[in-house]
Amino acid sequence: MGCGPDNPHGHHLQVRRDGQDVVAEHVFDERHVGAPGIAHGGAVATVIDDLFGFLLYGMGSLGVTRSLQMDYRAPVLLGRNYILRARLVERDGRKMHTAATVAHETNFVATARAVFVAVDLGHFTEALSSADRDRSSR
Ligand SMILES: CCCCCCCCCCCCCC(=O)SCCNC(=O)CCNC(=O)[C@H](O)C(C)(C)COP(=O)(O)OP(=O)(O)OC[C@H]1O[C@@H](n2cnc3c(N)ncnc32)[C@H](O)[C@@H]1OP(=O)(O)O
Repeated sequence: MGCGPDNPHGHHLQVRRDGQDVVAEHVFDERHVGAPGIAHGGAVATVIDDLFGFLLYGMGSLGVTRSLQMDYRAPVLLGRNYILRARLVERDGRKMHTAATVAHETNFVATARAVFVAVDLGHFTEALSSADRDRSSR
């Protein structure tokens, strides 16, 4: 949904490092519409969540979102280029506190904070096996 190239409904996010931060440019389009002309808040949260995923992956940590808090300060408009930026605020054991901004030029239209919890590879492989079992029992 966030970055994979094969999902036609995905955001195809392309992320780069900038010092300790990760940064992406993103344009929301009609697939992400909420109110006319405005990106759905869930779509904005999706790209921020994914950006955090990149941040942690780049640090060599596998982590999943435990909580995500969005602050929508102004409408995120379709067809407009936004700069998304994320950083690690603090690491406390398995918990990674992260923060992000969504900006157009010098205007911050949304900010976010999240708690990610470090997991091992088993978290993903077990979920895959459970999904496979559910599919084959249908
Ligand atoms: C095949 C491999 C592929 C890999 C691909 C990677 C791609 C990634 C793509 C990314 C895509 C984008 C990203 C996505 O979409 S990630 C997908 C959406 N997220 C999930 O599916 C996560 C679902 N949740 C869980 O699996 C479990 O709850 C986890 C694993 C997160 C924790 O369950 P677990 O039982 O293990 O741990 P715990 O409950 O003891 O908690 C642990 C610690 O956290 C503290 N805590 C809890 N809540 C909060 C809170 N709100 N504020 C502050 N702290 C909080 C808690 O007190 C404790 O602290 P401490 O007592 O230890 O000090």
